[in-house]
Amino acid sequence: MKIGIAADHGGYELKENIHSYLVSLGHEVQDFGAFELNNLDDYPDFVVPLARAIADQTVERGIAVCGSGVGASVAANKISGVRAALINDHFSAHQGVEDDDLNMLCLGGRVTGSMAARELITAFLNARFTAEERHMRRLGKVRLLEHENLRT
Ligand SMILES: O=P(O)(O)OC[C@H]1O[C@@H](O)[C@H](O)[C@@H]1O
Repeated sequence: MKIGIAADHGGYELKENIHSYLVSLGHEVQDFGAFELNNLDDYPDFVVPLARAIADQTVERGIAVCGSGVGASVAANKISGVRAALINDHFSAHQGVEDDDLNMLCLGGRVTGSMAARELITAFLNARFTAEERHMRRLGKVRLLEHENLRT
């Protein structure tokens, strides 16, 4: 799978660890930065380019890390076609994909350790959207909101 990753300073160290893990699993990884630790950098500068790549389908899934994962998910969800969530538990890591077609996993570099992050990532990447009718219906309503936002 082609996977994009991004982080600010709060997630930089975990992103580097995740990068190695994804490569070891045989995935193709596109890193959207940060490429060095700079405590003054801003998560939208890295997370939004990753989100745009997901929306453009140049990467299949994304993993974004900031200090808590909150800022990353807030920024990513501004991009139409991106369904990002801060995930801290195994159930949500796969159920978010199966039911809600989650395409960006957000993690907190100051919250989640590297081994726990790897387990969450494995659950996220192994999961597939079920496309059951009720989920399609709900996502259709979400997509209408994206179109509404384009008009404003
Ligand atoms: O290092 P500082 O700037 O205090 O905090 C940055 C973090 O605070 C939140 O916006 C994000 O989680 C970001 O990673």
